[in-house]
Amino acid sequence: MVENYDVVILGGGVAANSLAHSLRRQNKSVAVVENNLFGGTCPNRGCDPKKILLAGLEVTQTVANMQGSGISGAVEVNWPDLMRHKRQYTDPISHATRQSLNADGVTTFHEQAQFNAAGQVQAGTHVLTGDRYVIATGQRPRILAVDGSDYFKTSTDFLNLDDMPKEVTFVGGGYIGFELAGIARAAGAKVHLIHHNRRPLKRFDPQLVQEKLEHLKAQGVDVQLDVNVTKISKSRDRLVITGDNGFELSTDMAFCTAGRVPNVDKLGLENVGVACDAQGVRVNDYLQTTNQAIFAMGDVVSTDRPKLTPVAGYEAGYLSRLFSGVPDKLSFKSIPTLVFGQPSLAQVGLPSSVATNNDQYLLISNDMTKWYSYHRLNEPIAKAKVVIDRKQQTVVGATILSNHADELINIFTLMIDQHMKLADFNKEILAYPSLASDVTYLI
Ligand SMILES: Cc1cc2nc3c(=O)[nH]c(=O)nc-3n(C[C@H](O)[C@H](O)[C@H](O)COP(=O)(O)OP(=O)(O)OC[C@H]3O[C@@H](n4cnc5c(N)ncnc54)[C@H](O)[C@@H]3O)c2cc1C
Ligand SMILES: NC(=O)c1ccc[n+]([C@@H]2O[C@H](COP(=O)([O-])OP(=O)(O)OC[C@H]3O[C@@H](n4cnc5c(N)ncnc54)[C@H](O)[C@@H]3O)[C@@H](O)[C@H]2O)c1
Repeated sequence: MVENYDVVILGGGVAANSLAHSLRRQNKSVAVVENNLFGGTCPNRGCDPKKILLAGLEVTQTVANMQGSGISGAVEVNWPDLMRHKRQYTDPISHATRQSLNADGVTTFHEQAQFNAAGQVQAGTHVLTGDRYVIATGQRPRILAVDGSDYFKTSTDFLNLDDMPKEVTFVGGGYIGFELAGIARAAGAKVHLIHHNRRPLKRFDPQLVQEKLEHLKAQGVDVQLDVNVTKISKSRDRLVITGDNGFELSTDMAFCTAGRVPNVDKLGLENVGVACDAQGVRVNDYLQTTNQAIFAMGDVVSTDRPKLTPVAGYEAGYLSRLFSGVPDKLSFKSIPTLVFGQPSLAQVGLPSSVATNNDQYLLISNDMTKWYSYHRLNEPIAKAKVVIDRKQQTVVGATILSNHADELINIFTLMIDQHMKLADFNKEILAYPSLASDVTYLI
């Protein structure tokens, strides 16, 4: 029997969840088809579990930084306990997410979703049709096509490790490689991070990336730049990673952190004329695919935008408005992005490089390491680069390297998006001493 809905959503992650609840508020009938864990990547195998495990790095580093400044005695990460702490949060997520959808009147299917030859969505034995369809199937870890690639583990495996191996290697110096390397090191593993060129974290300010790299090395991570991995093989119970120019490294476990690929295969997109490229599903300014009844949102969309949870949520909000009859094109304000760690590296708006040889902009660089906020916990580095539009007297970009960059960057995001004049910011009375009250000295 064919079941008809106003909207059928393929995938049950961050974006799907948000859109489904929002459409129910418009009284639309909605079906969500998820083949793995409801809630998707972020709460099950992405942002949230990662940040819980990051607590190990934060606590051990903070204690290490404070030795001789009022704190004595080292602490260490107990990985199985930390993992249990993580699982207390993640284990109930999928069930609770599905229950919440059902309680809101959303019909859910725990099945692989695929467009069949008739253009309907096949979900196991169920056949679903919709006035509209939304593809929200996200991405999965990319596994480099090297000899022995089956030995690679992924970020999902890392975030679920029962025991931390003695020696681990990450291949790929992006967000995930940096974040997981810091977590593994704090948990006591010997850690290698291999990157194929000299520009890891290439979206970020090169000077501050270099400083972050130095800190990762100082924490004991072995960073290998310009190494192109060609092979992984097993030697007894260890792995041997081989690269160009005679590179060889022995390790207990190797994680491929060289990017993610969109989940567009196995969706039967050829049956419905939906075009894709290597970055994902191609969409127009309305998130509409090359089939006008089919939309796409979140990580699966082909776009240059950073693929992040708040971006996926924003796109879900956009489609909800579009489906309620608001015909605006999709547009974005600033998208802050950050690599968590000790320190974290965060960026929003225009990069500091725009101010080079350009009179329109003023670059204000500050080393905040000795400032009260950072002295308090003996933080080893705190730097900020803020780009000001001289004529408008507004902030247009910021990059922060500090343990609190995640919070500080949001303040700059608000200033940029609200086009807040520097003078107006300085009229605000902000709680003191706090990161927000420091901003006065950064602009
Ligand atoms: C390790 C890691 C750390 C991250 N950290 C951060 C962070 O700190 N901050 C941040 O903003 N972002 C972070 N991200 C990115 C963030 O998780 C994603 O941007 C976000 O989850 C995208 O949401 P989505 O709904 O588009 O896709 P997803 O959440 O991936 O959901 C897609 C869903 O579709 C399902 N699916 C796929 N194919 C099918 C099919 N054929 N049928 C049915 N279901 C299907 C999948 O199982 C999945 O549940 C991180 C990602 C990873 C991997
Ligand atoms: N804090 C956050 O917001 C956060 C954290 C994790 C992930 N994410 C999201 O997940 C996405 C995926 O993260 P990611 O780290 O997997 O991807 P990424 O694109 O950030 O990094 C992948 C890195 O691997 C490198 N690489 C590519 N081929 C390689 C090779 N052959 N050998 C060695 N290195 C190679 C790339 O140059 C790149 O630097 C991010 O783009 C981001 O959108 C966000």
